[in-house]
Amino acid sequence: SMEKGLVVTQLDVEPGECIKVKGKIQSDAKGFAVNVGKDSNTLMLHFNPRFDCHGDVNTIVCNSKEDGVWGEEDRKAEFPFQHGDKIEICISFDQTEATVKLPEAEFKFPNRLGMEKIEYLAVEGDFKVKAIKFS
Ligand SMILES: C=CCO[C@@H]1O[C@H](CO)[C@@H](O[C@@H]2O[C@H](CO)[C@H](O)[C@H](OCc3cn(-c4n[nH]c(N)n4)nn3)[C@H]2O)[C@H](O)[C@H]1NC(C)=O
Repeated sequence: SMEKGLVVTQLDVEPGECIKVKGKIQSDAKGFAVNVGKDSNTLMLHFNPRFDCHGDVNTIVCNSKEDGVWGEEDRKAEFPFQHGDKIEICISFDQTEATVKLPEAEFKFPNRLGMEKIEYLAVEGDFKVKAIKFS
């Protein structure tokens, strides 16, 4: 499984605000994930680009997690990532959906849990974090 990376708790990110995660995808990355929600067991969004893992190749898998149980996966059509890329991922949300903004792509995922604030951010896998910004 993916080793634990950055974990930030005690956040109070509200609808319309942005979480920006800047970093580098490792040159031999199998996959990485950015998780946001209440805590590790209650995720609004698990944003999981997979280069080659869990049987997926060049596929973004999104999901939610409620009380430790994964929801229904949502596989995206585009895969705007390459090994070694330096990227900035901007995550925001409102009561209906989370939005993941990248330089050349934007993804939506339903706010299934109706979360009203993000208190938890975690980055896992083959991604080295350079900076995080909250705006
Ligand atoms: C085809 C067989 C049954 O379906 C498969 O079931 C797998 C297990 O649930 C699915 O993989 C999980 O998919 C989840 C999202 O739905 C997560 O991506 C999960 O990985 C999360 C994860 C976190 N970590 C981790 N965090 N910190 C550490 N140390 N490790 N390790 N794995 C993956 O293990 C996988 O996406 C799913 N594949 C399909 C095609 O449905």
